Amino acid sequence: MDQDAMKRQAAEAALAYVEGGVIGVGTGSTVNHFIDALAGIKGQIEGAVSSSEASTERLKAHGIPVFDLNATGELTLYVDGADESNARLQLIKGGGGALTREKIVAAASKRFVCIADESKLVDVLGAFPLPVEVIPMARSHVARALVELGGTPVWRDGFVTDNGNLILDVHHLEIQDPVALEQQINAIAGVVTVGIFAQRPADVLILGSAQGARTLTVADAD
Ligand SMILES: O=C(CO)[C@H](O)[C@H](O)COP(=O)(O)O
Repeated sequence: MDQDAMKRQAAEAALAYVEGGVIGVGTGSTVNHFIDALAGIKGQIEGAVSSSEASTERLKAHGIPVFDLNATGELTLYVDGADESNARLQLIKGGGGALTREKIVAAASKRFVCIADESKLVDVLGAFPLPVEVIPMARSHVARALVELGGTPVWRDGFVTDNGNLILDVHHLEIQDPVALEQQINAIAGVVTVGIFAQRPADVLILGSAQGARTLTVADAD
């Protein structure tokens, strides 16, 4: 089974968590499979809150209404992918550059179901370059601060986020304490969002694999 088929398997398994109402929807190739699957049961939901222009477009193409988060109140469910997850369901996200809106929708949701292929589960976060969304005028300042923290930031040249900002991808970080590093990087002036989701980890991780979809929760790590 190839990686894309594993992503689709995880995405389809996430439908079991949909209980109606308005669903928070993330961004990326795994989420694209989820949106396509959600279209099959769209009569059972009111619509979605989207974390990116790309997902909004796909949802609308399927005829799924997209709402402003300011109009919905707290969401019951958020479904999104990840670039890496550890066993505590702390994540690196932002490979697609949508990390800020993803973090907002995750924070505004009671339950966060993360969907991925099994290669995304790691012992220690950081092999995937950590995305950091930065206000354009602060790019060099933030890059110097990230070097001080032991990383090697690389500007994702030519990429502009949906919020009009830039992304620095930080290489060579071994993230032993995700909560502490999330707080430290968020505190650098000019940082909008760091792609560590540790203060608000996922609640459920569904991993597609050749053996079938596997579901993990934080309790499994204890
Ligand atoms: O954080 C993200 C986008 O900002 C994605 O969820 C992450 O990059 C995983 O993407 P994919 O499902 O394509 O592997």
